[in-house]
Amino acid sequence: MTLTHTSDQPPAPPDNDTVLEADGLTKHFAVRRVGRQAMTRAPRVVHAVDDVTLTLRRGRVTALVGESGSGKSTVARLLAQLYPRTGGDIRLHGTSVTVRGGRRFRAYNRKVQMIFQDPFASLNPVHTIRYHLSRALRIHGHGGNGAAELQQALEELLERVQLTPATRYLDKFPHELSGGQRQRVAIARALAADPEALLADEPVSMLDVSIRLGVLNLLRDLKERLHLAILYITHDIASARYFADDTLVMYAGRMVEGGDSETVTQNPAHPYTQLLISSAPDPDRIVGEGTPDDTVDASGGEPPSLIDPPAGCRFNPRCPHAMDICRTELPPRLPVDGNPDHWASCWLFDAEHGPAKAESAAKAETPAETPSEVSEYSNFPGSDPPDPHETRSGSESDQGSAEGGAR
Ligand SMILES: Nc1ncnc2c1ncn2[C@@H]1O[C@H](COP(=O)(O)OP(=O)(O)OP(=O)(O)O)[C@@H](O)[C@H]1O
Repeated sequence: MTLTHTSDQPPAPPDNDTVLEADGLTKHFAVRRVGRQAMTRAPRVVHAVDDVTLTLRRGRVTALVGESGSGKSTVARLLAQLYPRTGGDIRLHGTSVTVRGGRRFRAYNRKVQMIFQDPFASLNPVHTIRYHLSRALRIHGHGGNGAAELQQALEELLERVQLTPATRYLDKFPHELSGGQRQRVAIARALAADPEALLADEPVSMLDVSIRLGVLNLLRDLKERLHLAILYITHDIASARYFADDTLVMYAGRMVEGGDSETVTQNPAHPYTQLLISSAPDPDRIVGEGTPDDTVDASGGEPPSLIDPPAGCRFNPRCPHAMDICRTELPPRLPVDGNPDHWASCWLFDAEHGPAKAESAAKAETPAETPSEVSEYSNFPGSDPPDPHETRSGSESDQGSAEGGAR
């Protein structure tokens, strides 16, 4: 296999180099007008994503967290160049890139791969795992010369996602695998391109709770061994703390807070992030359901219409601290507690307008419930520094070595 990173090579130290950047990324979807509306109403748009700026770095996981409809998937699809953007810029290694299909898209796609939420839908049920992976290897020029090299590349790919022995899986159909095994195959297919960035859109939310951690550990292992830059999209801020180096929080199409994951989850600054954390689902609810409920309702209120979003801060109608300025002026990114790496788009942190000190004091008196107290991840040994072999042992049930093969 001609992938650049092999497990035999001594790993290069993660260098935090910028791989992929979004700058002022904006996506508005036109609202279809039907019947008489088409004649009488002005065209309207859904403000799905407005002015999103983020950086994905080599060897780091960046979580993008927010409730349903906040624009997370749209950001991922924009970064994957699956949607044309309304505004803003996407840069790969500092070079602005806009591609729509064709050879240039394929070249971009080789560097930036996406993993989708639903491993059931992302693999064609009539084709074997061998077919899916061979096709991906060939498309990206990593199929080798001849059958022997292709077989070697296929086995290496499956071993990389810890489906071993590989030969047990290659001729299976997707329905013969568990959900976790299918998601591992989808990850292997993305790795066939030998990418530098992975855009993982809720990669574990459709999996059984018992196997989510194994797939997250696999992604973390790949990040460390292959130095991938990973965007991890989730509605579950607890898993962001466990898994991501950096966390960005989105609300109603806009970024509201960002910083290293420990700081954002342990010392959330934006009232929306605080709400998200205090509403993190309790373990019983997660364990009881296949698809977690990501509706934040602790304070009452609903996210706003994105066709006609509120002026100023979009969270102001739900915010218990809203001031006049919040209803009229969009808050810029402001440093929190003097930490330049932790920011919030919130007037509370503005020296002129915000009672930041009083706010911090109030927070200290009534600390938000931390994800560690409610997380399905907190009881796992994986909360400690990662062990590259972690997913090979323990109670994992989705990988080959633990389950004894495909279903
Ligand atoms: N193709 C589309 N046409 C029109 N509106 C869209 C389209 N795709 C997304 N939207 C709207 O854009 C907003 C953001 O959607 P998006 O799927 O990006 O949110 P999300 O945070 O990923 O939510 P979820 O977690 O439910 O997938 C939503 O209001 C959604 O209805």
